[in-house]
Amino acid sequence: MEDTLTAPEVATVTQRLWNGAAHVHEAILAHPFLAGLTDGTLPADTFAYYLAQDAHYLRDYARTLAVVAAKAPTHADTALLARHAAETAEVELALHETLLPQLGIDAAALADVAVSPTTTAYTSYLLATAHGGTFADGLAAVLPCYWIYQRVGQSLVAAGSPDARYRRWIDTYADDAFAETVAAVLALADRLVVDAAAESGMHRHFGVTARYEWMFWDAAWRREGWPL
Ligand SMILES: Cc1ncc(C[n+]2csc(CCO)c2C)c(N)n1
Repeated sequence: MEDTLTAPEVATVTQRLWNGAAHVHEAILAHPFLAGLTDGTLPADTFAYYLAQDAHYLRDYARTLAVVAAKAPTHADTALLARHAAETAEVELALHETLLPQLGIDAAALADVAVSPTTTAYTSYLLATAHGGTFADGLAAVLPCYWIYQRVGQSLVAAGSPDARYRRWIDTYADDAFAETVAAVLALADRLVVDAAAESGMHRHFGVTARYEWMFWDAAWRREGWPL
């Protein structure tokens, strides 16, 4: 009996999800956009493009979280995710409101920036998965957004940036309060009881949105637009 008590812990669902997409995280850390943030060479226009796309992204991400919240199995889980949906609108948009004037961008002009192909694809996938899938599907799709940004913030904070605007961005995600937010949502995911079929769906969604996270930075780096 003692053996079962002292047996090494089996990886949790979120650990398995992370392991399946660890290579994407590595590729993100190696992306020139992030190197440009820490050495300060990222062109301000490229960062402005990223923020404009992110404003579009955040609107739909908040909607996605609200839909996932509505499908949560417990009242506590609904409350947590609904709170995060509200905080996305507040915290993230506050970051934008500070940075946009510092970049010389009029917040009102932001709405005129066309939603890029990658932003359209990523947000469409989030909304479709939240609306059409189970709670576990929707949750798996929203996790990389939280988790990858926290890891990126942690990785970049030591290097910092000579540019105060980029430091402000890095500090937001390296913050302890943000780490608690991410820990809460991962703990929620690890309380779910999922069978093998449900977990395989979660891996698929997590893998897709993790790759969209890389693509989001890459699209900003290329200042992606529609070919037609
Ligand atoms: C493309 C993209 N991916 C992730 C984030 C980070 N983020 C957006 S909403 C949210 C959850 C709670 O606020 C987090 C961590 C971002 N800004 N843009």
